[in-house]
Amino acid sequence: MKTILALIAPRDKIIRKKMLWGLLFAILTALSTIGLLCLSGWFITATGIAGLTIAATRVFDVFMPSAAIRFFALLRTGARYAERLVNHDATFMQSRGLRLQLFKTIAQRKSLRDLAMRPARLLHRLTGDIDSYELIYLKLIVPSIVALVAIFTIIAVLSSVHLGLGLGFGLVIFAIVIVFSCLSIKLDEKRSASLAIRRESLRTRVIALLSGQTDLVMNGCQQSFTNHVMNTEDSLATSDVSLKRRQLAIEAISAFVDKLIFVGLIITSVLLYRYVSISLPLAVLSILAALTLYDLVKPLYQGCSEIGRYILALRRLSPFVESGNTNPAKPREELPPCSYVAVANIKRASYEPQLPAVLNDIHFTVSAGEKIAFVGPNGAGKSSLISLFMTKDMIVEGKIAAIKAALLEQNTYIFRDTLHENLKLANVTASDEDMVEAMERAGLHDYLDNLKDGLYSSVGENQTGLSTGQARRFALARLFLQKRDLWLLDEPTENIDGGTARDILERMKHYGREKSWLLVTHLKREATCCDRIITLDHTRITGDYERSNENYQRVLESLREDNYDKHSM
Ligand SMILES: Nc1ncnc2c1ncn2[C@@H]1O[C@H](COP(=O)(O)OP(=O)(O)OP(=O)(O)O)[C@@H](O)[C@H]1O
Repeated sequence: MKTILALIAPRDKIIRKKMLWGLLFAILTALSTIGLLCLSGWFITATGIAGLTIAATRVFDVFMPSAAIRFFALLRTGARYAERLVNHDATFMQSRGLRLQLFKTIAQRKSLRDLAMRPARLLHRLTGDIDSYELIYLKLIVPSIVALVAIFTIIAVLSSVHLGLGLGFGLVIFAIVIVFSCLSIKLDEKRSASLAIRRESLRTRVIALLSGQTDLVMNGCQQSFTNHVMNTEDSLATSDVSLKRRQLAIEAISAFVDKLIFVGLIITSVLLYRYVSISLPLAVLSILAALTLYDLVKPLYQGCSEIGRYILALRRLSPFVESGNTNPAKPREELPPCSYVAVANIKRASYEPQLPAVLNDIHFTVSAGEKIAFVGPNGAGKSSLISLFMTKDMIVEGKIAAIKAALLEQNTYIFRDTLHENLKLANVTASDEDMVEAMERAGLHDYLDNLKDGLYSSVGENQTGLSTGQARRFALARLFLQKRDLWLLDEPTENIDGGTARDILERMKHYGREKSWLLVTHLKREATCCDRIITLDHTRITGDYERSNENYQRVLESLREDNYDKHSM
């Protein structure tokens, strides 16, 4: 509850100020609407009565009231414009703050892992939930306050004409507004929340349908999955229509009740005019004051009917805000000047305090220019070990330090942007010449030459437009651009055909001959590039062999051959 309140109430002083101004402008719009109608009603009636006698026509001042009517009209237009401007600006500022907070939380290790499993969920938090969040202030908070102020103002106007009329009207209106607001909440709370959930599930399924096309076609279930998506879409549309119908029904009933009250007010005013002798212009003024009320209260009913969606959005966003104070992964601290480029003295390392250790008793040093291959069965801890030289992303007992390193992972993400922007990620200060050189060194000169816009050509999301081999070479170009003396290489040529793999390895050997390598591998062709092999099993080092050691050859022989070569030979 505390977090939900913190989400609604802006912490930023400027936003708070803007919201307050926005609210004042919204109230001013409502008050000027009431003023405009009251005065118009009074003026039309008073002019009509004055027109009955010549003497009255002479003394009746038409200028002041008409000027006041014009004033209210201008005030209403100006206040409405200012209200939209200020309120929307304030809500955008607030939701921008929330988006930043979300990104900060998402950038943390734990959230990243959760979200990597459910990217559609992240998409929905950043779009659907934030959209609903933006509307809470605009569609619920502002209309509620404006409706309250309008009701009290109209009660005050009617009471000034006749106290009993004002109080009676107030009682009836309060009862009606409470009944219709509660009715809107009660009837639609669950439905509007379930609509939001269905929208998310539709998005998730559409994303799954698009990204899993190949597997669906191969397994012959593309049609059934498509039908599944269509059914979700149909049920979403049905719920949407039924929600809109309900909202319309409530609107129609409340409009009908409003008209009944209006008729009641006309009859009461006529009776008061007749028997209590209030003036006719004042009687018309009170009727027209009440006429404004429905339009000022209607937005409140609409906001109430969407309350389920708002509460759901607040509930789903609040965990991101709660956990927003921890820090994202930090880079590993640099090794102080010494004869090594990396040192590991790890007693124990794990991803979370409560999770089992993924590394135990790991001790080794890396000299400048040394190339070490880490081999071992799946899950032994090889990738976790080399990633430790890059970030402080794990809980480590012991010491681990290294000079600044560059990482080449098995899967490289290529963003939907130009090649230039994608390469800039590796080195922001790199010039176009540096980038072209890195591409050439990685063996992409032909590819680059064939592109009309060269470095400024666009690539699709996650390497669309590049073959697997080209994407690997692109990752290599990024590695070259980083100009780091320590390379962390995680299965650099896995899933690549033998010819391309050998070419990539040759290029790495040539341009990385003076670099130190920490290379994770299952392949003989990769391990053979290294002078030293460290074997790992079940989180521990089980062997450490130089090339001259006979066990080096034994371990090498146990690694996977280049199957592609065998088949193609
Ligand atoms: N981000 C993570 N969060 C929690 N546990 C993880 C994470 N990454 C890996 N692990 C766990 O750490 C252990 C070691 O994984 P790691 O990827 O380092 O093994 P590996 O030796 O590189 O395996 P492979 O050869 O299959 O790549 C595994 O049990 C794995 O489940």
